[in-house]
Amino acid sequence: MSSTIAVNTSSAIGNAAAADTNAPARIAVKKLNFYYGDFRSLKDISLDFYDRQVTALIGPSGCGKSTLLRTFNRIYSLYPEQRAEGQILLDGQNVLLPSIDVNELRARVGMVFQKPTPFPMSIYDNIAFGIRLYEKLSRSELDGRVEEALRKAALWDEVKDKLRQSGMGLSGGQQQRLCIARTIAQRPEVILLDEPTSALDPISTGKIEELIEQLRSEFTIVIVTHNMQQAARISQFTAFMYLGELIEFGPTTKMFMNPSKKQTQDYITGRFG
Ligand SMILES: Nc1ncnc2c1ncn2[C@@H]1O[C@H](COP(=O)(O)OP(=O)(O)OP(=O)(O)O)[C@@H](O)[C@H]1O
Repeated sequence: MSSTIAVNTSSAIGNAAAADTNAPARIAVKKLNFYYGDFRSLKDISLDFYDRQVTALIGPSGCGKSTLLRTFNRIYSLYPEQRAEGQILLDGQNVLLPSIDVNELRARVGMVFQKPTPFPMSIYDNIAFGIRLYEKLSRSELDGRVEEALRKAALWDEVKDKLRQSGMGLSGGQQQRLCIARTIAQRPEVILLDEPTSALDPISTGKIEELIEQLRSEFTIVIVTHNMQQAARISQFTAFMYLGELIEFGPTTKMFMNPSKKQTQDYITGRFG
């Protein structure tokens, strides 16, 4: 039904690799509810995130996209008034159980934020910092891991001659790739990206999108984005949320070309009131 495609997303649909509908679920969310104090911001969310696929979370401001993302690595638990109920199974293990070691969880489920957040230290140490926390490596092993992470984040060629300079001296787009390298260096299974390009120019955005496509071969990726073109360009699956509920989930091509729900159609065509 091409008439339902928003004019500004139609050229982007089909750019991403097709959804692998046989991929196993890496994260299975079951009846998830989330509360900020008394306010219930996620309502009975159940959905699967598939291995080595990019899933985009879309929906109007305040619908709960970031809240859902922040449950996967329990980053919310830094705030005592915030709580999640239900199940989030990572490879079958419920990460919401009190017995889960959250530091280990956050190494398995890495997160990159909207604004680049390099540590105030050298480019090298930005990457090495997290590795040193968990592993005792020789100098040459550590050098290898730093190089591997920077290469995977498509940043190595730009920084290999200035590894001892501050990460804060890089451009915004380079800083964001540094943050992605820092996450990769921990060898996570899942990478969460919360509007990772919203502070970047179009060229840096393009580089991050290419990078996401490359990383997909190794990691399960969940991205929150307000940019419908971006969701269409880079994701295999899309989840549309509204007022804390999951309205519709499916392969991105179907969600954009032939959504089942009128609310989804209205949102992606920019007619949402
Ligand atoms: N720290 C907080 N305390 C209380 N309520 C919050 C808090 N953070 C978010 N909320 C509320 O929870 C709901 C979901 O917010 P969330 O930030 O997850 O939405 P979002 O879809 O990511 O929005 P945006 O696209 O604007 O980032 C909103 O109603 C919001 O006001």
